[in-house]
Order: sequence, then C-alpha cells, then structure tokens
Amino acid sequence: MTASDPQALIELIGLTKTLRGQKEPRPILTGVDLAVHAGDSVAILGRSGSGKSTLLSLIGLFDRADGGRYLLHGRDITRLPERKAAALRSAEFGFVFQRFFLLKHLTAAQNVAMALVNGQGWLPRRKRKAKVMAALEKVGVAHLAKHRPPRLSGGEQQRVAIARALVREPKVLLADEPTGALDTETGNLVVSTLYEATRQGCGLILVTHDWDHARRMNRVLRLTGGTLHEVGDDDRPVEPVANAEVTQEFPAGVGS
Ligand SMILES: Nc1ncnc2c1ncn2[C@@H]1O[C@H](COP(=O)(O)OP(=O)(O)OP(=O)(O)O)[C@@H](O)[C@H]1O
Repeated sequence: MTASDPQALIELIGLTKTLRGQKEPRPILTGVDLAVHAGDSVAILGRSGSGKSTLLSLIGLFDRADGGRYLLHGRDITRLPERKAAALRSAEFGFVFQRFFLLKHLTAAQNVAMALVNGQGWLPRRKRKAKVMAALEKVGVAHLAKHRPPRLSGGEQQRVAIARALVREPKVLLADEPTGALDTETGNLVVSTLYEATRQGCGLILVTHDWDHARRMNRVLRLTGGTLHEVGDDDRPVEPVANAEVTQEFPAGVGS
C-alpha cells in the first residue's frame, strides 16, 4: 500500500474506532482523514466526548484503530505490535497533557532528563546535560533548571513539561488541552511555546477548547460526528454577548 501524500509525516485515511465492552458498541471515530507535514500546526476542536483524546491516543500509538489506515513517514503502521509501537512512540512523538505530570522531588532539569534516560539509552552525562539545558532554553525556562515543581507556577511547569517532550527531538508534538489548567495569559504563552517548536520542523497537533488558541495554528479542524472538518473563517465565533452566561467558548457548531 502506498501513501496518497508521500510528503506527510502522518497520514490518516478513513480511521475508525468503536468502543466495545458496553451493551452496544459505540462508534467514536467513523472515518478520520488527516495529513500532517513537518512544520504543520493543526488545532482540533470538538465538543466534550467527541473523541479528540481518543484520536490523539491513536496517533500517539497508545491505542489502535479498528479500521482505516495510519501511515507514518509513508509506512503503514495501522497494525503495529505493541513492542514496535512503544519504540516508535518514544522516537517520533512528544506528549503534552493538561496535567503536567512532573515528578515533585526532582528539579526541572532532572524531570527533563528523565525523558532521555527512559527513551534514548545511555548518553554521556555532559551530552545529556547539554540537551536538557537546550530544551529548557528553547521554552524559556533555563533559569529555573534547578527549581523543583512545587516552586514553579503552572505555566512554568507546563513549559518544563514541553521541554521534556522536546528533548528527544520528536517529529510530532501531541498536546491534549495543554492550557486547560492555566489562565488565559499563561495559556497564550504555552501555545506560543508549542507553536515555536513547529518553526524548527516539528509537527504539532493541539487539542483545545479555546478558539483563540486554535486560530493561532496553521489549520483548525473540528471533530464532529466522528470525522474531522475544516473550520473556515466563516465559522469563527461571534463576539461574546456582554453579561450573558457563557457555558461554552464557542457558539453552536464551531467548537462541537
Ligand atoms: N476507556 C474508555 N471506556 C469507555 N468509554 C470511553 C473510554 N475512553 C473514552 N470513552 C468515551 O469515548 C468518548 C470520547 O472520549 P474522548 O475522551 O476521546 O473525548 P474528548 O473529545 O477528548 O472529550 P473531552 O473534551 O471531554 O476531553 C466519550 O464518550 C468517552 O466517555
């Protein structure tokens, strides 16, 4: 089988996923098509429960699709056994989550170094330290290298988590609501940090509920009915009504 877009880092063709183990099988993804190239930034919006995290976990090889095809660098990895998936996961992907998952008793630098220890075999100490500091530098928190997470703000912790994702030089960053626990200003900084990584050729898939963050990506897609749809300028949310009780960040149809 050949890729329809040989330049793509990631190509998903008609990917499907149905949840089983319940009374009725429940289709979550019904035919997802997506191509991500080096340096691409893609935002995925969608109503809660629409399947955004499920899709990211398929892309990040934490789970497998039931149908369709998944090509990585043009190679079909739809049915990869777990051992090979684990190796690809650490070689190809960086993950950033809403919760930072930093180890409290380790410094920022040690947290980042953990990704190297776990993923890249043995590296000489000096080389490891240089990589860690370069990653912290890239996200603007090198000066906090010796601080432990409890002494860092939420935004600083998330940037350390991004450094941890970047230190292995992933081809694609997968970010699942990375600003969900942050205030708007800090969230903006974190999104800028992620976007900056794409300038160095990394692909970025950002799952978010925040239209303002989404629109800073090159492409905005909406997951609805189990498939991805382009969100065009016409779909932009209107200005929020003053004093209205806002329960969603988007008007119907945009963020769902
Ligand atoms: N392990 C699981 N077992 C049962 N149901 C699950 C499981 N994982 C996800 N689901 C269900 O699948 C659907 C999609 O979940 P998913 O977390 O992918 O949605 P989401 O769009 O990321 O939601 P949110 O924006 O709230 O994070 C939801 O209805 C969820 O309840």
